[in-house]
Amino acid sequence: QEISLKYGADRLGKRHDDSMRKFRDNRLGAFIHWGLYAIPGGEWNGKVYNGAAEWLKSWAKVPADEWLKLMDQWNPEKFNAKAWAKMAKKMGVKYVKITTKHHEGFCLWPSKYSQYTVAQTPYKKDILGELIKAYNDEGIDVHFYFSVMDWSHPDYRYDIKSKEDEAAFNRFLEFTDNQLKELATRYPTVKDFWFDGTWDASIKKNGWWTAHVEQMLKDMLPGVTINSRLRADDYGKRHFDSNGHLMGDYESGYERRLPDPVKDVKVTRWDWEACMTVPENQWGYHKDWSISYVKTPLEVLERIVHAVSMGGNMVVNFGPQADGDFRHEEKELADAIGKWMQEYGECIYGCDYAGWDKQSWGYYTRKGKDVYMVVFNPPYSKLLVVKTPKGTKVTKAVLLDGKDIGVKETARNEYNVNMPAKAPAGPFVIKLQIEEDASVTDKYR
Ligand SMILES: C[C@@H]1N[C@@H](c2cn(-c3ccccc3)nn2)[C@H](O)[C@@H]1O
Repeated sequence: QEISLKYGADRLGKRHDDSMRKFRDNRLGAFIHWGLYAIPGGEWNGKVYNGAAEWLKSWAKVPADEWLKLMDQWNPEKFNAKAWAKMAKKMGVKYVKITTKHHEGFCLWPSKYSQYTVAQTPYKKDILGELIKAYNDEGIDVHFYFSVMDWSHPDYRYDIKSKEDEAAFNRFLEFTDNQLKELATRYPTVKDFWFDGTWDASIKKNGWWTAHVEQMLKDMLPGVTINSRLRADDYGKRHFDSNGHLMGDYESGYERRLPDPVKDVKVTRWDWEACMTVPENQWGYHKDWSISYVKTPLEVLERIVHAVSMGGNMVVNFGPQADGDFRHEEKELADAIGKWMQEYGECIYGCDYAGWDKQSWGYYTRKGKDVYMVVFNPPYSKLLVVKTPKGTKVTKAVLLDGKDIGVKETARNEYNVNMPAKAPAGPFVIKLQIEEDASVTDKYR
């Protein structure tokens, strides 16, 4: 029995309009976390902090006014928006999510509502504007990351415990509305807003405001997508409302983790987007990546395929240096992923959950009648086991160059697909031709 909500989900089920279809078909994105935190890079007063570098202000307990003095050093002399866009193009990402403003409050655009923006730094120019033009010119969509929590603003409140808190926070919400309207007005080609910093009690007590922001942006930018993390309902319930319905247009809870391919198949019922860091937990630039495990390009690739195999998007994080260049690990990663996408990207772009049982050799993805096998773990048997749903037959198995590698039925709805004679040097893709006939007779009876 559902309860009535004023600020719960305003839609049931997936969106199927062109804008959401493009969001979904993009599948692979990149995150850009760039802000004042890139200057200290995890070190403060001679001490290196192992926590996330974009949270250094918090770990080192730096007062806002002292932290924001970093603006005097913001002058990325190696920054070249066109070079960033070329790197993204080569990696094969179809969209880039940019931190317009992270928790620190520093704005990459010349906001007229804040004194802490690029306009007040030696760099002066509109970095966000330069980036949007460069990415869009490469045919890459731009999404905005926006942190509601703002450590630079005196009216931000973690909770509302008094009339003063309420008055201050209402001023803060109006300030935030103004910045969001400014972003939507100045950069109308933006396709998505990804809200963060929305976990505090102050926001959960203002679910109405989160519903208003979603509606305001959709009125200003028809088709724009909004992540579930913005949203709290009448009772402060986040992401899924008190009736269990997803709010926003896609679930954005998979941060540095992924749904289990067997236990969490329920996620295939809604749209979702995961995001991941290359080190264990660094979004902003950290000078010392030896403090945690750094994922190899193959480990990043597997997470990308894993997400798409369960009907989700994956956003891989980059934390540019203060000088506007990228560290060599991130350049090498973009290059490696791009090479793989060049050869095998058809199993990612526009693909979705196949609905077949996960097998140990890797992941399935599907696009229309085509089912792809993405092989990460080739078996010693050289036989790739495929189990199809009732009424589905596999009629052919080919490599993407069309070469038939052979498939043999071994039992009802079970097949062995051969490994290619010459096992590829890395993860590779097999394309299956299938016939789906619900009325198939049971030949093994
Ligand atoms: C997308 C990622 N989200 C931000 C984040 C938020 N949190 C966090 C930390 C403590 C409590 C609740 C949330 N940790 N990281 C990171 O700084 C990065 O922006």
